[in-house]
Amino acid sequence: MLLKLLILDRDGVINYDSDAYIKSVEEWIPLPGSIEAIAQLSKAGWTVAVATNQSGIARGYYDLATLDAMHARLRELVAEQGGEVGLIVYCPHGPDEGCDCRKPKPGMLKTIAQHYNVALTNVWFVGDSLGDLEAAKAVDSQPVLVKTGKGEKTQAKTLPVGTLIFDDLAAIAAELIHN
Ligand SMILES: O=P(O)(O)OC[C@@H](O)[C@H]1O[C@@H](OP(=O)(O)O)[C@@H](O)[C@@H](O)[C@@H]1O
Ligand SMILES: [Mg+2]
Ligand SMILES: [Zn+2]
Repeated sequence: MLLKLLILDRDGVINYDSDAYIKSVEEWIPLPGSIEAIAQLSKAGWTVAVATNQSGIARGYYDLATLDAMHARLRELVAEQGGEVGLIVYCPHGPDEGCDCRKPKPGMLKTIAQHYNVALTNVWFVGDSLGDLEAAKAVDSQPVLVKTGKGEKTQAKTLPVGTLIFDDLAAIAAELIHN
């Protein structure tokens, strides 16, 4: 049976983003409907994974324990709604470190696909930044833009051919669950 895998960017898709980075659990605030959307997708048989750039680690704005606490909070909130969050992969590196995992490179998407032993072709990757969409395109996944976070600014840029656009994660969940 083919795994129903959905991969999400974090900041600006699941939680509010900030140009000052999300530096603490207190600053990590879910966007309206995002927790419910993830729980509903999970309960409908979807595996929801996360691929997130976290250069704030390299920049010294917060540490790995804080990042883990944010992700524990995400898992706790989704579990309260009867769902679960799958693998969360993050890139802790800075833009100049030349790593393979920082989006727009697709390293994190490949890690997730290998973890679940599935192909990435046409798997939806939902993001609010152009780098998210480019990472998806690089591995023949389906780039999906949400208008939350930096999404409306991103929408004004030249997007990869075939990018799908939705208002928010709740709209994506409705689309995937009811079609
Ligand atoms: O959207 P995801 O990938 O989950 O996470 C984005 C964050 O890591 C931060 O990424 C930074 O970009 P730089 O890493 O400084 O280029 C900035 O855009 C911040 O506003 C943002 O909070
Ligand atoms: Mg983002
Ligand atoms: Zn990296």
